[in-house]
Amino acid sequence: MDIIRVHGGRSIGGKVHVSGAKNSALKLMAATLLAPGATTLTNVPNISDVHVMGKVLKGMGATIEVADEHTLVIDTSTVDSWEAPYGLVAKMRASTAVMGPLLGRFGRAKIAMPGGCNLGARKIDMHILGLEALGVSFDTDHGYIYANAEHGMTGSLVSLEFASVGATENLIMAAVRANGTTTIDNAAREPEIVDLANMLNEMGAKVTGAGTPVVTIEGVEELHPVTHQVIGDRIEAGTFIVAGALAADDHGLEVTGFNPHHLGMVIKKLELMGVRCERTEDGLRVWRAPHLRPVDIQTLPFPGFPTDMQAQIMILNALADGVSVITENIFENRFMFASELQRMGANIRIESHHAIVHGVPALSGAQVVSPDLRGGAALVVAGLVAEGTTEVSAIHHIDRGYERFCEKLTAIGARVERDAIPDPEED
Ligand SMILES: CC(=O)N[C@H]1[C@@H](OP(=O)(O)OP(=O)(O)OC[C@H]2O[C@@H](n3ccc(=O)[nH]c3=O)[C@H](O)[C@@H]2O)O[C@H](CO)[C@@H](O)[C@@H]1O
Ligand SMILES: C=C(OP(=O)(O)O)C(=O)O
Repeated sequence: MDIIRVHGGRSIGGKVHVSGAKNSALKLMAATLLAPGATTLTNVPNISDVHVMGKVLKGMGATIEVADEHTLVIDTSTVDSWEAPYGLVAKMRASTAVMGPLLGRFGRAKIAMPGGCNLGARKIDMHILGLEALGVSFDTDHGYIYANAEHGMTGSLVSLEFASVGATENLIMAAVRANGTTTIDNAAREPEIVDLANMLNEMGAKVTGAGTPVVTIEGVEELHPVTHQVIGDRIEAGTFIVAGALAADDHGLEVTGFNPHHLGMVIKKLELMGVRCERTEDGLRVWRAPHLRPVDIQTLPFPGFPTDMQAQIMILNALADGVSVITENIFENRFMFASELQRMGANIRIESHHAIVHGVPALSGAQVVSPDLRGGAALVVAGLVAEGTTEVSAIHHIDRGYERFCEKLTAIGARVERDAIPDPEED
């Protein structure tokens, strides 16, 4: 069992470069199924979720060459199975992103039904309803969804009830091979969807409007392999920016490798809190805020405030001079981080999907458990300014989405160690 131990009170500074975006890389890997042959993805983050998606593709018969740490050559010409098995879907829900590409290329898919997770129920009903509108039929049996479009898919108008990222992506990846034109109304607008549409268009697809609420896809006969660079991870960037707002020295911390436009609402809220942020050539420089103002936050689909930054911003609210309210609108169960932060001295009350945060003067180091990916990373960041030592366990959550998190923090001056400790359950 590994833990991360953080010794609080050290200033950080210099430059940190973020990896490629997890939420883009996973979908781009799935999309390689649409183009038989070898697609090269560069700037792929070396994180456990990418390893899981690699296993999903290999299980179907794809070959993956790791050309260098961040470059994958994925050859899907040998794929001869259409299944995402339970063991892998249970490990990573984003495995369901192979459904659209499998339907597009083979007209069939067998996907383990994802259960709930520690963020909530996380249904995929909108994926299914949208694909049904394209003519896909569905059966469920023994925990698996069988999707069938062997007689082809027909373009259609799909109006999403909610701008779901995953549903928008699965629909785009199926519709690129449907007959005729598909229009997705109320599509999600996240930058990762634009990255996916860009790669599909490089492959020969005809997708327009990605990044707006109306995406139009004209089906094509075939797609071809390409070389594509994954965009930088805006959430990893946001996590380091919050670390800088808490602990950067007088020269500031520069966070590079991402597009600051992808973090517009986060930067706006940080500035309202009193955090100084300045654009640089390849990212953003941030300075420690001597006094933090409380600012209300509500999570919303892009371009609103991202739910994946909710835990990190909560640290700043917890140390602000006054009371603020954080409202979580995307996931029904994403406040587990708050109880861990309370163990570090924060004063937070949860009322339904609101967190009422009363600022305290300081946090104190404690033993805490990562509740999920972003909550785990946020606990490490909180440890940077807590008095004494913070020990964060269940860090496999952090490994899902942060490449070399401890090394990157150490390189900017933090005192952070990763240690194997004996499992208390074992004698
Ligand atoms: C791998 C990946 O890209 N993950 C991101 C993606 O997740 P994901 O694609 O799962 O997020 P969605 O936008 O689909 O989900 C948002 C909300 O809609 C609900 N829902 C979704 C689909 C559906 O068919 N039915 C339904 O009820 C979900 O339970 C959730 O409460 O977008 C989220 C919202 O920005 C991010 O937090 C995740 O980091
Ligand atoms: C919620 C997240 O990811 P996933 O959808 O893969 O659980 C996340 O990246 O914060």
